[in-house]
Amino acid sequence: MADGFSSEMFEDSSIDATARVVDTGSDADERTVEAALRPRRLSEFTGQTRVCDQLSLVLEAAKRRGTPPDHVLLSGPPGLGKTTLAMLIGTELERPIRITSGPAIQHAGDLAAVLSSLMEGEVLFLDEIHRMSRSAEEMLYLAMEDFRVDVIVGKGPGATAIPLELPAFTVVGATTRAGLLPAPLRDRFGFTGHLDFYAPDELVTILERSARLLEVSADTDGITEIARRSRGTPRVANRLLRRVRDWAQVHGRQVVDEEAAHAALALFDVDDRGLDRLDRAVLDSLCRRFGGGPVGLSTLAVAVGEEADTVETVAEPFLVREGFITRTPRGRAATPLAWQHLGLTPPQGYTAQPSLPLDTGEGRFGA
Ligand SMILES: Nc1ncnc2c1ncn2[C@@H]1O[C@H](COP(=O)(O)OP(=O)(O)OP(=O)(O)O)[C@@H](O)[C@H]1O
Repeated sequence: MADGFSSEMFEDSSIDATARVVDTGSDADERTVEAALRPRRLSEFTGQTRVCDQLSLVLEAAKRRGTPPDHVLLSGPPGLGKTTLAMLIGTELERPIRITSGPAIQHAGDLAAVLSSLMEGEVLFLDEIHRMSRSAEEMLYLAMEDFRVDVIVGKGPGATAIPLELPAFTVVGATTRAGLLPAPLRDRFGFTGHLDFYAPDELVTILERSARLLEVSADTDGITEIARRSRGTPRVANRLLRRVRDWAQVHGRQVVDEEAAHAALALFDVDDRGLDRLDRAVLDSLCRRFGGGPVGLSTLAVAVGEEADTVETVAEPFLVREGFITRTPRGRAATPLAWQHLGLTPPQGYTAQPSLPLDTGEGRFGA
């Protein structure tokens, strides 16, 4: 098998037909499969051409100077390759990478422990960086700027700050919510790359590679159908490929073809436009319960029984991008396409509302 992977590495967890086929995949088996499917070099990374070209330049220039590159912030919806790119930064720089996440760093002391053990030139990957505590954020942006932290010893009036020099390092932050980062932290990133949804032909390339690694035989029509219905997201594409493979296996088919894709995706509630159960629940609530909106995010989230954050970061970006909903100053609103997709007729005189931009944090270059 390619890259020396064993077949056990690719075995999925059992399938729960009610589970969201596109959710962010938190169980251990899913993570193992995801890790195995990650590209190993920047040149193997499909799509996001502009971000990859810019990043390559930043990394190459730093290598030639013999200094760590500027700090990098990667933003975008879940499953588009932020973690993968972060790993590739370490590989391309040939430097070790330390991995932690915002939720794991709740106190400045947690961060001080990580920072003080970094080696010269090491890459520190901070996933979900927007979820760090305020005190840790403040420590981080000072460390990013001056490669120094002030360790506070003692409490109250007797407390003293002991400065601790750090070796030069590079922070790679990943976030689905760039807009939540405080400006002083955001500005410490010398390079910001926003990842966008993938085109179907890019997903075809990704799926062909995944099928090879998983030793799944799949024909062009089968792969194309999965790519078309993967919400522009490699994680979803890889996951749907595994579900279609399961269907083909159980039904005694040798090949993942278009028929297998249709049958499996119908079973897992992925519709013709790639919308899944949550996507359709959002549209359904907006149209049937709220007359097309606008309705506030938290009200909408309660109506579909999900966390507001999940609706905002997982469902909404794709629905906005595909023209099903708009974000207005008064909340989320359905477009005529949403009504049409659900087979409903909008109320008389119903018009689409112009959308506010999504929270991409795009186009920012730190000072
Ligand atoms: N451009 C790509 N080419 C090939 N595979 C990709 C690409 N982007 C993502 N993938 C695959 O999709 C899966 C999810 O990617 P990754 O974990 O990097 O996403 P993410 O943006 O970090 O998601 P999250 O925000 O949930 O952490 C991985 O298995 C990865 O290998």
